[in-house]
Amino acid sequence: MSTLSQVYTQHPLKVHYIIPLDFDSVVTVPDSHAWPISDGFESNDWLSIPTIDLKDPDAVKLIALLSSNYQKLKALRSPGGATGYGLARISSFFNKFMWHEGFTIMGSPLDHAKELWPNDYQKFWQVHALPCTRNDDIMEDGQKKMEELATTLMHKILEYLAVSEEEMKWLGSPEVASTALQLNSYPLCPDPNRAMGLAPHTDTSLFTILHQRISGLQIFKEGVGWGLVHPITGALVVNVGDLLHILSNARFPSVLHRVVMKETKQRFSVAFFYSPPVDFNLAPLGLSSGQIPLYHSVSVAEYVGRKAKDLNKALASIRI
Ligand SMILES: O=C(O)CCC(=O)C(=O)O
Ligand SMILES: [Fe+2]
Repeated sequence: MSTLSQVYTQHPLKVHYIIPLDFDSVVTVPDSHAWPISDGFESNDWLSIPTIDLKDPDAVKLIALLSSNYQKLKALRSPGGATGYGLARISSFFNKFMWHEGFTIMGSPLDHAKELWPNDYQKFWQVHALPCTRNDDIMEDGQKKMEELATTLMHKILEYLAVSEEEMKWLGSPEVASTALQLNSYPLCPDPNRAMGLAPHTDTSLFTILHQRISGLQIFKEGVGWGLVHPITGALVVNVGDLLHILSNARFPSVLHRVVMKETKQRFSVAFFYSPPVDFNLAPLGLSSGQIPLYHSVSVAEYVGRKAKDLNKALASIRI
């Protein structure tokens, strides 16, 4: 079976080079990175986002907060191959560059980190402040914790959707899920209102678990427009992605999000993308009688291909 990394390699980034601007060396925003002033760039409005405590016995009910009325996030990116440092994967769909550099990891973060920082690799999780214990296996432990959290969340979502776990056999072996970790950096910007941290997109994943400490993340709400998602100490943001949108027959809509340059500090975020194995076929499930499926069945690999071809039309392309 192929891996997520192999599937992405089949759909490389279509830009001439993948190296971001040397942000430290610029004092003005170059034309290549100057975006037209957009609605909401200057807005300091916060959107109210529901918070769920997964230990709460009522967590399954609270999962309803993730569905239609409230929206969360999604995304995807990487350089020419599937992994490593470079421009956001979505860069090829926009004619301006973003005020962003990123590092994508698929597979073992420990192997990536050892390659990059042979002497310092254990600091990686500490720097990025993800849940972990302090032992020699800190990297694998961090990855495992994220996988456990994602699996718990997935079980609760399936329960809420009344989807039998029989339909998701892969969930029984968490290590077969396709996961990717994206480290994002948004350097200080001399003219924040002309720059775009990360352009509007929805994530391809089932959902993305996002860690942010500094504001800048905005989501788009129909009838409201763009609003900031307040960082909450000790909480992670869950962005619903396109694959869950399909699986839930749009009961959990994937949400358009972007990053704007808000604070006079460099911003970092860590996104953990969680998807089924690449050969898994997704179709709307848990429909009650009379409910009509809105989407054709599609494999994860095929959907990644559709998204690589046309970022914003992938969902519409499988609409029944
Ligand atoms: O930096 C953020 O808050 C959002 C990152 C994101 O949307 C992504 O990595 O897909
Ligand atoms: Fe995203």
